[in-house]
Amino acid sequence: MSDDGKRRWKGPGKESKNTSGRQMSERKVIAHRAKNESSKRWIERQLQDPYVRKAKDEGYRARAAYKLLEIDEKMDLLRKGQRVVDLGCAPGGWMQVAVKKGALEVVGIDLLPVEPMEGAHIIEGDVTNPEDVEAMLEGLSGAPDLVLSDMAANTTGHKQTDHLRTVALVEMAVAFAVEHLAPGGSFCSKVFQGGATKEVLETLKAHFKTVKHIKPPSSRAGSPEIFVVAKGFKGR
Ligand SMILES: C[S@@+](CC[C@H](N)C(=O)[O-])C[C@H]1O[C@@H](n2cnc3c(N)ncnc32)[C@H](O)[C@@H]1O
Repeated sequence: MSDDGKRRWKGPGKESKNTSGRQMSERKVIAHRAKNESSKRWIERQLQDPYVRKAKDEGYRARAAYKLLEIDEKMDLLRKGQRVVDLGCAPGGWMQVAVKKGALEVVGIDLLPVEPMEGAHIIEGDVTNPEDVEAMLEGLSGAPDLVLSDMAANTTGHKQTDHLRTVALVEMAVAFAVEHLAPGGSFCSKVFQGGATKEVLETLKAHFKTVKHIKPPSSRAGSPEIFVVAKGFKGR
């Protein structure tokens, strides 16, 4: 702007080029700061989290192990001699719990690679891919007695998209359980935002004797996750 308050032409495209260049770099700086701040907060939270320390001391691969232990304490899910399926098993905390509780066979699948574990048959693959699911089931000598799912989709930041992706994973886990569980078997899955959707609940109630929700103490209070536990599979 000139002294007399009027805009002067500064040459072809000069003003807009400079302005957008400055905006871009400011945006980059803000994004960079936000990323650093959130990873700093994440690291601080990890260091202060008693379950992270406990998991390290007790040899569990993930603090998530305590969620299953606490769910089991209340709901009596894990028994000796069971065949157990763990959907979304990385890094393996839930499988460690199942192995420790004396499961006969434990199989797991995850998009991410998982360190091998004695007593567990692990597939790097996608629950939505029937070939990967088949490969996982090859580790079982019979129908599973317990299907676990702690699956969580990577968040996009778009609330509705994230919600739909999570619901799709829960529906996938329920469909898997209904197709494969042995009679009398149990199902436990992470669900979000106050509980399973109406459709999921209806399916579970139609196929299981009891259906309950639980928020284990080790699940962070600020997290929208809760778990649905269905017991006494009645068949397809
Ligand atoms: C919270 S972690 C599971 C932690 C696990 N229960 C434990 O104790 O170590 C959720 C996992 O779900 C997996 N996951 C998400 N979508 C999946 C899919 N379509 N197929 C297989 N795994 C999936 C993610 O890769 C992630 O590792």
